[in-house]
Amino acid sequence: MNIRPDDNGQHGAQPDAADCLFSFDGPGGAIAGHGPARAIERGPAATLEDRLARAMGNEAARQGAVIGGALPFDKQDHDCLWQAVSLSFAPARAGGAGPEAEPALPAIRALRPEPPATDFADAVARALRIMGEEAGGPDALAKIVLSRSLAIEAESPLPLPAILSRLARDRSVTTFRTRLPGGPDHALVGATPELLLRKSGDRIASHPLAGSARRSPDPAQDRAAAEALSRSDKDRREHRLVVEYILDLLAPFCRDLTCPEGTRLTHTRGMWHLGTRIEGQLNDDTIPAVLLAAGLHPTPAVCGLPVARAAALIRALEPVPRGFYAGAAGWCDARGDGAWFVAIRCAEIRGAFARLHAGAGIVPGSAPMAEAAETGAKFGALLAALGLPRDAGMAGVDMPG
Ligand SMILES: C=C(O[C@@H]1C=C(C(=O)O)C=C[C@H]1O)C(=O)O
Repeated sequence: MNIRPDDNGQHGAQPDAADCLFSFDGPGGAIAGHGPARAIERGPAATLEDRLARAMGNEAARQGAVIGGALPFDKQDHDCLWQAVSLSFAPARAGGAGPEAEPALPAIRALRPEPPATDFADAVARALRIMGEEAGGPDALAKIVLSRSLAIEAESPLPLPAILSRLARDRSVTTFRTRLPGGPDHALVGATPELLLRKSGDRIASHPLAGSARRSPDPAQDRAAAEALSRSDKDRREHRLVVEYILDLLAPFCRDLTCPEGTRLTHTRGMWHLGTRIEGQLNDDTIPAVLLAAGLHPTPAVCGLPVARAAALIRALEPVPRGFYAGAAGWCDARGDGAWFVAIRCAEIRGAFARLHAGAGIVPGSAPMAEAAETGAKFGALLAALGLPRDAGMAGVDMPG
C-alpha cells in the first residue's frame, strides 16, 4: 500500500484526484482511497464475508489493504466496494474553499420530485393506517421510514470536487464520495451527520440519529424548534426504537456497551436531530468494521421496525428504488478498523444527472404533510451544494401557518 504525499511532501487527503475511489472527510479527519480501480467481487450482504475472504485470501493481498465503498439499502442488492491502491489522509477537515475559489456549477435545466410531495404524504397516510390496523398484533409495524427523491438534470456534467467542497462548509457532517459501477463519473456523494459504526482496535462507536426538526435562520425560532424537538414524545419514541435496536444487535459482540451521554440534541447547518452516542468494547477485535456495519444496517433510523416488514412496505410504497441511498458508506483497513456512515443527505450522480433522496421516520402520531416538509428540509444541503435554493424541495408541501 502506497501512502501518497502531496505536492509539498505532506500527507493530505486528495478527494479531488481523478483516480479517487472513495473519500470521507469529517470532524475526525479525512481519508481518500485511490485507484486504479480494483473492485471487490459484487454481491448481496449474505455473501460479503466470503467475497472479502476471497479478495483478501492471501497475505500479500491483505498487506496494508484498505477497502471502501457503499452498501446498498436493500440487502439483496449488490454492494460496491473497492480496494484502494494508495491512500491519502488529512488530520482534520480541510474545509470548503471560498466561493471565489470554486469552479462554477452548471446551470440546472430540470428538477422533478419523484413522487410529488402530496403523493408522498398519501403514502405516509397509508403507512399510518396500516400501523393503526395492526396495532397490538404480533409483528405489528411500529415504525417505517419513507423517502422521496428529486431527479435533477444539469446543462453539463456535475463537478464532484466543487459539490464536495460546498458540502464541506458544514463542519458538523462527514462529506463523502464513493465510486459506483459503470465508470468514474458515477458516484454517491453526500454530507452525512450519522455514524453507523466506527471501530478502532477493540473500541466501537455508533451515533444513531432519529427525530428531526428544520432549523431556522432566526435564532429565537431556531431555539424554539430545538426545544420542541427535545420535548416531542413522537420524536423520542422514534429515536428510542433505533437506539434499542442497535444496542440489541451489538450486545452479543461486546463485553461493555453504554450510552455515556444519553440522548442529546445534535445539529447540522440545516437540521436539528435527536442523537445518542453508543460506545462499546468488542470481545473479538478482529471482526472487520465492514462486517459489523453490514450486520447493523439497515437500522430503524432509515428502515423501520420490524425491519423485514418495514423493508417490504418501503418497496411497495416508494416508486423509486433507493439504490445506495440509506445504505452505508465507509472504509475498513487490514486490521478491520474503519468507519461506516449512514448514506443519507446524499445524491447519486452520473454525469449531468443527480438523484437526491430524503426520508422521514413515521410512527403513530406522525402528520403526513409535516413528514413531507421534513424530507423537503433534508434535501437542503445537497440542493445548496448544487447551487439551487435550499428550499427547492419544499414545492408542493402544504403546511398550515
Ligand atoms: C432518512 C433520513 O434521515 C434519518 C431519519 C431521521 C428522522 O426520521 O428523524 C433522522 C435522521 C436520519 O436517521 C434522511 O435524511 O434521508
